Amino acid sequence: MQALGVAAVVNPASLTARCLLPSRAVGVRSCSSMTGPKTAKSSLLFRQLFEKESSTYTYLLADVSHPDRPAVMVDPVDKTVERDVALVQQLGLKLLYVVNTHVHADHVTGTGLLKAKVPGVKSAISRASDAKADVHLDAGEKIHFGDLYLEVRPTPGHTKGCVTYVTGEGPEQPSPRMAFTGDALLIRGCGRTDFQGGDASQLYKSVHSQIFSLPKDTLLYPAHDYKGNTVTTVEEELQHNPRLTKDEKEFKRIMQNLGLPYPKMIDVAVPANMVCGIQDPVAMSAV
Ligand SMILES: N[C@@H](CCC(=O)N[C@@H](CSS)C(=O)NCC(=O)O)C(=O)O
Ligand SMILES: [Fe+2]
Repeated sequence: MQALGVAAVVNPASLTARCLLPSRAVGVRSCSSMTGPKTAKSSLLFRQLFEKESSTYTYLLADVSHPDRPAVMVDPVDKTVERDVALVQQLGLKLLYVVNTHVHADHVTGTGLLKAKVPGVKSAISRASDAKADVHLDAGEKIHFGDLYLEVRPTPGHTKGCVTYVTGEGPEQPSPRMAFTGDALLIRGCGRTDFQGGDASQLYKSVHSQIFSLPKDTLLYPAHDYKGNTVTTVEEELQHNPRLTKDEKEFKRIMQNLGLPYPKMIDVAVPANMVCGIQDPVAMSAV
């Protein structure tokens, strides 16, 4: 298991980042208005951002107790890169990694553009995706930013390379935990399984073993929502997910009968995302 980057920590509770209890006596620090009161070594800055054409969520996490304010971005979209770069700059963050949950089929990732605009940023995606990136992630690996980290959990089934990123476990990590599920689990739904190596049985097993096994209060953040929802929990989905509360046989029947049209951009998005998005913005602008 390889640890990536600078050590880091987060405080979920999303927009209301709150204090972590001190597990190591490192001194009490004063609170910042952005993160709230803080008595622990690390605290998480967290932002959920939305791209409306593809209904995609992008997430920004940073350890704002660390002097470098190291940050990770999850699932950026090409169309909103300017907004995301401005936010990183305004918040004084050092973006270390841009990570994708999978090779998206409905939009072009902003990863390549972010690499061009923010010096030193590394792209990361699962090894199982077969996509090109600076860092290829395997099960159990940790993406460190300051004293915080995201753990990689394989959740194939929507695509063969899908992963869920989960905030760290331990007294200095955010509580409750937060999981960025990509399209494996959507709020009261799940990713389709009819292309990109999709497999309903595999998705069912992935969600039950890797996501529903997390503590019940774990906050679940999907890559998309089409109905205006923003966040759910393991407990909520165990009770109310209309697909994944069924047994596997019924789940497979539901998935075979979704009848969804293919994403409009699939033929453009998949090849672009296999190389982590637009790699040469200068050449692209000349076309
Ligand atoms: N209409 C959209 C695509 C909608 C879609 O297919 N969403 C995917 C996630 S993006 S690969 C999905 O898995 N949906 C599951 C569901 O139940 O909605 C477009 O044309 O881009
Ligand atoms: Fe997808």
